[in-house]
Amino acid sequence: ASMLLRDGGATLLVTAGAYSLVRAFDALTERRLVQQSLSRKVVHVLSGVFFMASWPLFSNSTSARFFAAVVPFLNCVRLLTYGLGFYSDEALVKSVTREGKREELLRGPLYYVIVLLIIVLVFWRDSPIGIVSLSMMSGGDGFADIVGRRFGSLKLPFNKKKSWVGSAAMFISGFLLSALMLSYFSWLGYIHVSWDQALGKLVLVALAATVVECIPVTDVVDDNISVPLATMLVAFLLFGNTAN
Ligand SMILES: C/C(=C\COP(=O)(O)O)CCC[C@H](C)CCC[C@H](C)CCCC(C)C
Ligand SMILES: Nc1ccn([C@@H]2O[C@H](COP(=O)(O)OP(=O)(O)O)[C@@H](O)[C@H]2O)c(=O)n1
Repeated sequence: ASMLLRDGGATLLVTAGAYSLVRAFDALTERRLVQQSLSRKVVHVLSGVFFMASWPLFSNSTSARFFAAVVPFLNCVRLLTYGLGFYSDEALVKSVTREGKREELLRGPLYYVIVLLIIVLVFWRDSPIGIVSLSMMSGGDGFADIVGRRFGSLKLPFNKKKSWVGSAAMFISGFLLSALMLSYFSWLGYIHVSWDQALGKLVLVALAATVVECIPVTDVVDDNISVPLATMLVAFLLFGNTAN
């Protein structure tokens, strides 16, 4: 019963956290303190990182991951109902879309939240694969856009929409955030990491994620699907389901 209470409480807290994060950036965008495009990217980075960081709040029971999954699930429903126009939520649209059109909620943000849902259910905090995939999608891809949009004048020869510095930012931030989150979960005792091998493997995983993010396939498949999928595949091949 205490575990149910703890998991229920954690679910409410993290749901409130997600709502507050979006509201906060709506207020900042509203007051022109943050540009709309930057707001989306910062929410893109923070929601993934804070969500992962909140996982230890949940108990060690086997049903804990299902409680944690409620948060992305609710946001999935929220994005669908507002994206399809059943209701309107200016705050949500302003803080997570490029041009402020509600239909945009059904692309990047929706894919992102579905990936969070899958990662929580399939990998949770017991495997490095989910941790690394989420780090690459939220940290790596998020910083690629923040840095690339601002400093990315030298475009990639094979993809004029992306730049060298954006891809470098993706590699570096994806690698660092993955290492940080693996340390976090190993320090809390959820996974064991053999760092002598793990760092080398992380370099390869970050490289794969960066390559996938910068090739033009992103016109067909959204980054929020291609980057985590590629990361899961390479991380699975290199790490298996343990962190050694
Ligand atoms: C802005 C987002 C994606 C944009 O993707 P892209 O088009 O730039 O590639 C992310 C959408 C965020 C969503 C509305 C809220 C997700 C909250 C998350 C499930 C839980 C966060 C909890 C934490 C405590 C803040
Ligand atoms: N590797 C990369 C990735 C993004 N970027 C920059 O970030 C922009 C992509 O931002 P976006 O918000 O349209 O991307 P998504 O929302 O599709 O993730 C590109 O237009 C580039 O200016 C870059 O320069 N290099």
